[in-house]
Amino acid sequence: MKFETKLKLAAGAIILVMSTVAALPMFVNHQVTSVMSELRSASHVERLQLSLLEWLLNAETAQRGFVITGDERFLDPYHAAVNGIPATQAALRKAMTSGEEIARAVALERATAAKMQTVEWTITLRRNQGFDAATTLMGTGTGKAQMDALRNLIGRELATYSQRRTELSDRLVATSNSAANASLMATLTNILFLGGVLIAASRVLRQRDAAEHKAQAAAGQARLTSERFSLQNELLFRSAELMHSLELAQTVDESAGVIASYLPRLLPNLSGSLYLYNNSRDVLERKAGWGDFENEPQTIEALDCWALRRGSVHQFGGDHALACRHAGKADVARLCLPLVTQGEVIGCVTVTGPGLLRGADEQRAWIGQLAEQLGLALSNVRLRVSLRQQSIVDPLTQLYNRRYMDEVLKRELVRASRSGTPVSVLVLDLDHFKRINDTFGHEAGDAVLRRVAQTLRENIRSCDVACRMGGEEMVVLLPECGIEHAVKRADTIRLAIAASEVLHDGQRIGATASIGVASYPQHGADMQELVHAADLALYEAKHQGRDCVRVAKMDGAALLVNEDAAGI
Ligand SMILES: Nc1nc2c(ncn2[C@@H]2O[C@H](COP(=O)(O)OP(=O)(O)OP(=O)(O)O)[C@@H](O)[C@H]2O)c(=O)[nH]1
Repeated sequence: MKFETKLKLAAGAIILVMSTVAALPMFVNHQVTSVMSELRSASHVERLQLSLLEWLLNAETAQRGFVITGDERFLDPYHAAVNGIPATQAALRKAMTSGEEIARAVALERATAAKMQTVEWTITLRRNQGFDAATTLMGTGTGKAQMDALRNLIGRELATYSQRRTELSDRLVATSNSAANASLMATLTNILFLGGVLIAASRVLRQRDAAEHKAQAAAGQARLTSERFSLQNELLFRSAELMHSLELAQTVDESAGVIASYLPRLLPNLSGSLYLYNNSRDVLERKAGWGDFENEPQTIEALDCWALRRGSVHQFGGDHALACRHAGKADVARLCLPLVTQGEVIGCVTVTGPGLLRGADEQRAWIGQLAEQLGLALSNVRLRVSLRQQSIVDPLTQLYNRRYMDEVLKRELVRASRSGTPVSVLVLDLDHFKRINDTFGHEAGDAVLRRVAQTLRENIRSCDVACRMGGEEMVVLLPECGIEHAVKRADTIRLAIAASEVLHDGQRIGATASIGVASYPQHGADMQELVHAADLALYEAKHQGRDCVRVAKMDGAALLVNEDAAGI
């Protein structure tokens, strides 16, 4: 049933009950009115009877005065009584209701008529026959007896009506009290009823208010939940995006940059830093930071961080009072999360901000998950970097291998053709290396190869790439380097190799190298042509006595340059 229909039914019931209760005093009041009417009627009869008695007494007094004096003026009250008695009797008859009352009234009328007859006779005798005749009649006592009888009759009537009036008065008092009580009861009942109705109505309204409040609270909760869900979705989407970007990262540094660009959105209103282990230095270096991270140290030692010591999340702030030694601002709430993968700690994320204290269990859990994912992703990056490193680095000399050289040379030639800058290639081969192996053993030969590789690394720029092509042949790529500088570089390398020695089994082993040089664009338009030109130059160097540098010729033949390299 609808709420409005219920309200209408309740209002109808209320009106019915209140009308009924209000009618009760009206009914009792009606009884009071009827008793009062009866009382008025009894008083009226009493007054009429007293009036009748008065008329009779006046008539007798007038008769006595006239008899004594013979003066007609004494008869005025008699005449008034003769006129007044019929009207009084008529009123009395009218006031009688029961048959018994009417019978008594008739008896009274007869007695009155007899008395008035006697009075009339006495007056007539006095008038016609004089005082004595009248007094003789009076002396018979008839008139007195009649008057006494009338007095008794009227007296009884008066007593009857007086008693009746008393009874009616008592009834009136009782009925009035009942009426007052009924009114009071009705009023109280209605007040109570109305009070009850008001309480019920206010309860209904309160319930309705409470229901509305509940509905509003539920709507608010639903809105908050939906906002939270959309925020969570957004965060999940962003973190998935971050993980995907990390899959594409080629180096750990690149992945750190990716993380730094995503974390401000994934951890809004918080600051933080990403630290990764630098195995060679045995410290953690800050690779990325976001928010207010300027006061955070550039490096931290594992022993300074409780999270790294324990291998689990460490919290500072609020109830957690143990601060890490590396903590910048000691008063800021902080989370340190180790980046662990396969039991190995590879780094650490520190997150700071007052938001971490305010009932942020959910947020802390989210940061924990994120750190776990970051640890995994970074570990994958490291693995990829390591695999790639293995696939492009020669394990003996730690120089890049032929595959990598092909890759880089192709790339550099494309860049050079776009920018119009030169690229040079040095092809280097150790002289009589077989002899070293044969004389000192294969291990000694390996040591010489490692030493030469080290010499190469020490004598090239950071943008140059030294590779081992196989055996004792090596190539150095010199991007943005023309032929003149390439020759000079080649000669520097040649001299450095000739000057270095390897100490093996107490023996000093030296080596020399022959180097062929070719440059893009003059000695070749692509990789094959360029390397081939440098190979030819190397062949020329070997052919012309070794431990020298030769430059490729335009026509493909080699040119001696180690003695007059500056003249090229
Ligand atoms: N120890 C060692 N020797 C190697 C390695 N790779 C190739 N060799 C040796 O290097 C020698 C190359 O000899 P050759 O090609 O005859 O050339 P060479 O003796 O250097 O003479 P020229 O090049 O003409 O000066 C061979 O004996 C190979 O066995 C290596 O990884 N380690």
